[in-house]
Amino acid sequence: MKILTAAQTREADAFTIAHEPISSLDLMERASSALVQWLEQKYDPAVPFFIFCGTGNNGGDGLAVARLLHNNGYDVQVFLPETGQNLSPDFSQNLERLPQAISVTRIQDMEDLALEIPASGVVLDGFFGSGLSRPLTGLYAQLIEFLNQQQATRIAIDLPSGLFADAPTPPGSAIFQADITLTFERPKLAFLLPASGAYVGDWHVLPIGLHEGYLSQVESPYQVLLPQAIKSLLRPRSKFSHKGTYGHALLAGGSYGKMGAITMSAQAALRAGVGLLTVLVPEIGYGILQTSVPEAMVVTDEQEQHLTRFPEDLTKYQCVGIGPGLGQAEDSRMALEQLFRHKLPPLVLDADALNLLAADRFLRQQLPPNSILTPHPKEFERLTGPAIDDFHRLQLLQSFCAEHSCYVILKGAHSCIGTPSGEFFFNTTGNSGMATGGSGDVLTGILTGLRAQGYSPLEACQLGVYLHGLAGDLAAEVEGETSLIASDLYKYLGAAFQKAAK
Ligand SMILES: NC(=O)C1=CN([C@@H]2O[C@H](COP(=O)(O)OP(=O)(O)OC[C@H]3O[C@@H](n4cnc5c(N)ncnc54)[C@H](O)[C@@H]3O)[C@@H](O)[C@H]2O)[C@H](O)CC1
Ligand SMILES: [K+]
Repeated sequence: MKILTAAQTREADAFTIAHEPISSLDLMERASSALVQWLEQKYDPAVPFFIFCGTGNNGGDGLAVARLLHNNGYDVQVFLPETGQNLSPDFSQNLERLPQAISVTRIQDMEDLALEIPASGVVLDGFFGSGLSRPLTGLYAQLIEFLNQQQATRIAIDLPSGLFADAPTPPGSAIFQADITLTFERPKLAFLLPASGAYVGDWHVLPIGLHEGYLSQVESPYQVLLPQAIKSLLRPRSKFSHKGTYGHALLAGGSYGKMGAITMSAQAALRAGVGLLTVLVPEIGYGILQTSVPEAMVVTDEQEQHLTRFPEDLTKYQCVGIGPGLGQAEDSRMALEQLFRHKLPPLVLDADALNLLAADRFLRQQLPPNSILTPHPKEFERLTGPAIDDFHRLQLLQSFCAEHSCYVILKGAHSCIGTPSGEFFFNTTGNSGMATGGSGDVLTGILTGLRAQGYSPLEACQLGVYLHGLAGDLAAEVEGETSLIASDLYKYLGAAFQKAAK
């Protein structure tokens, strides 16, 4: 699903008004009805609503919600800061339509707000949405500071006021700290990035019927991965297939004290459906791998504690995953350098393989095209140099993928896949229980297993991050987020495949 910028959202709005056709006021009514429907499913009429409105269309939504909730028997109070701003026509219309019985408090300064908001109440933020053009100051900033201190549930309409939808918000700006954000039609880019996403809380997308004629044509490099698209990527296994049908993968890594990493990658590659798996480990790993992953074949390096060379000919493998537990010994780096000189099957590079790449510019230049790299932000910035903010990091991601013709999975709460052609795909599965050692090793195994089965690099990245996160979500339902450990991820991978295929 494409993500739109604030400017594109305005275009979608205008296109819908012109081509459906529908009046702008009726479109606002449709958006507000979608909000009310969501709110009424979650809260009963005993819950008091405190609705704060700016003077634009975000405020207009707030007023329409106030009327609709009131008409359905809810206890609603409206608060309007008076800063002399222009009123949008739809705001004015909705102010006229507001039933007399609803209490409206006009606020010129904070002293006008003698207000106790009970913890059981809901605060609705309708100050600003996609029309925000500069950071909030003055009365709006003061009101947001006040609301952010309240115990009541804070819900943002469309996006938290003070947050830019698709650009960095200057540090220190006043931003509504939402527990929940109910956004129209499409998630906003800011929701998916760590610094801005922290203000958004749980977000839900409410369809408001923006025109398909616009949505299907509009170009956006940003997409979110949703279940339908993932389902269409999954290839069913055929009845007359054999293990050769599903590829032979090689996973290379492990070192003294880090054999768990490569062991978990191996488990994950097998659970991802690879036909055959060979694991290359230092001598010390032989017994560990043969015992803990009996399904895998094991070859060892003559060095006891870390890898120092790769087999000359890797062309019998359909994918090679390198990195989990590898360590950063100088002779391991030399082995990688040696490896990159040969004709290679598709590569997946993680962890210490990325650190070795970061430390060696020459090695980076040799990176085989179509490789998949899976850094977390720190590993990524070792490869590219520091990012000023999350948006700059996306620019770095775009130029790195283009320069090296590779796919990078920038790991995070919404892991982001960067592609050589400049697209970004954000994942929507996963939870904070997955912030635990070994999670990334499992992802490497899944990607290696998928790639060996013949999925393209983009398909493998999309399926890999989505299924990895889904396995985490299914595991968390049973184990809880706190107790989730990386080995749960491959244990629940089968259930994730099944759910994704439904
Ligand atoms: N297509 C849709 O998704 C629909 C969205 N709706 C809602 O409309 C808002 C966007 O409304 P808009 O009037 O364009 O902007 P805002 O209400 O966000 O802002 C109003 C106005 O305020 C001025 N302004 C900007 N920044 C500041 C600032 N820092 N301080 C003071 N004033 C500021 C500027 O002139 C803005 O234009 C969207 O979020 C939805 O909630 C529709 O209801 C339905 C269709
Ligand atoms: K808002």
